[in-house]
Amino acid sequence: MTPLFTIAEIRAIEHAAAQRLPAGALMQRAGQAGANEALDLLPFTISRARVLVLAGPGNNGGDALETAAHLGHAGAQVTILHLAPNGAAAPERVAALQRARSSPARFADIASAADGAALASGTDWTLVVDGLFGIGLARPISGDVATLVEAVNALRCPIVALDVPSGLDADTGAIVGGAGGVALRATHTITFIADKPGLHTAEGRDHAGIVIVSNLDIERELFPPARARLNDVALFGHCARRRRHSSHKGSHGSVAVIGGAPGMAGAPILAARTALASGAGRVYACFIGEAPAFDAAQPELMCRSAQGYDFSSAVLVIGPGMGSAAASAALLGSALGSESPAVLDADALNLLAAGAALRAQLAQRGAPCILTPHPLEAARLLGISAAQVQADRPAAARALAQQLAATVILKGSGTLIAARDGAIVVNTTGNPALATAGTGDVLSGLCGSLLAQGWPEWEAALAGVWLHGMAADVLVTEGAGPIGIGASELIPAIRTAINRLAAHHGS
Ligand SMILES: NC(=O)C1=CN([C@@H]2O[C@H](COP(=O)(O)OP(=O)(O)OC[C@H]3O[C@@H](n4cnc5c(N)ncnc54)[C@H](OP(=O)(O)O)[C@@H]3O)[C@@H](O)[C@H]2O)[C@H](O)CC1
Ligand SMILES: [K+]
Repeated sequence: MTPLFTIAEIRAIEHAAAQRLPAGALMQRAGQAGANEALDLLPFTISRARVLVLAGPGNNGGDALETAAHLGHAGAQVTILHLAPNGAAAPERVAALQRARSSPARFADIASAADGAALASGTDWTLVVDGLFGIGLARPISGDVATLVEAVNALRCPIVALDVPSGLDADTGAIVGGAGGVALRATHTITFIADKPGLHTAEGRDHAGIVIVSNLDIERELFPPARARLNDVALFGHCARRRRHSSHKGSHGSVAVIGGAPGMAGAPILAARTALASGAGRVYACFIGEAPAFDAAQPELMCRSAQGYDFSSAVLVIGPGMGSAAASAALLGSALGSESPAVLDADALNLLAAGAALRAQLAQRGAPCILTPHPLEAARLLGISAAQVQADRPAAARALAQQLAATVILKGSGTLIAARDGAIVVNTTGNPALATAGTGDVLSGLCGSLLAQGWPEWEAALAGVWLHGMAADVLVTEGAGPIGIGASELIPAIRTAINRLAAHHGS
């Protein structure tokens, strides 16, 4: 259950550790860790390896200089692209520069980062080490340095980022400077002291690659309690239940999916089929528009009109294809008036964003409630833009969970699950196959099904997101995607994943 720490928390840990260590010890340990990771990726005949080490003007650059010295002594052909500090450098960086100069590594004779870009493009490198910027990047990478980053991004060799891929915000996973900035795309990131949320959400997964954590042998007591962590079966697996012989359909709860305005009947069907396949005992698909007599592909579903449905009789999944007409808002109000556990998705969230009275009703409920917004739905609920949500996903998810007194699943690359108390979990499963129509309906049906089977709200959200992503990962592993996977294909894969979860981790 990997803890995640913010830049501020990392700085505090670093400061506390440095008080107990000789000057520069942490940077030397970081350099050793960087070199070990690079050596794992180099060919056995290391003398043939051509390694380009990018050393930036700050202490991330100091880590890179230490790394370069180790790789040079190990026999690799190391070329250092050194961007000298603008002013006085930290003493540990000065010492690192000394060690690099007295190692077999050679310094490229460049007048500017633009020359460095040409050097990066002009050689068949075995591996690149990115020590341009780490957690100290304070402004967008621009000019010649941006040209260098783009040249490195065009390379096809492994790229090991030290601490953070240069240009990526370690707290949010956004690119520093947004569209005005650039970030290096690493194949591997060795991050120091502790893992960071920005490596796993927003642009993080596309830029950090495989993340390895090196705690630099800092004592555990110097780490504060983590407010964020990576999702993990250990956080929810204990809630999975193996089926007893002496059970019946009433033993596994009921789910009612409320939605399906005219022309949008597919959404509640997807959610309802998922609820059934993930273990709910009875599933109703309640349509705002005309209800089909039955679902030919899944006749087990019970199709009903949403008007007149008794909302107190099942766990509610409200929103798939609901539309935003007045009748839908009235139905949402009735549903929120019940004390049934509820999952709110899609148009239910848009109606909530537009209706203060509905938000007040939600805040008064005592029953478990999970919201599943994508960034635009989150933006509407927060009254900001989707770009602002994506610029700081952890903050947006926390704000929604606290304002609406619910567990919030903020979907996207590195989906975030936020609790009312501010705790954040970053999901680790899933892939671009999920970026297609209907996958949100599938997720909401899955979360509703777990609530109906007695899962606590928090664990239902964690497991729902994890299983949803795992199903997509399994389909891609089997060669079926990610291009072209349809939401309904996730459903049998979710059923397989939840049975494996119950078999291996359940009770
Ligand atoms: N201190 C330690 O014991 C350890 C540090 N670790 C490593 O240190 C970095 C953080 O180092 P820091 O010096 O705080 O910051 P960075 O190296 O990430 O970069 C900041 C320097 O870069 C300059 N800068 C900032 N933005 C730009 C830009 N857009 N273009 C050019 N230059 C930029 C900045 O100069 P300013 O003018 O902004 O002051 C700094 O010179 C951390 O990530 C670790 O890698 C070890 O991990 C642990 C020990
Ligand atoms: K870096």
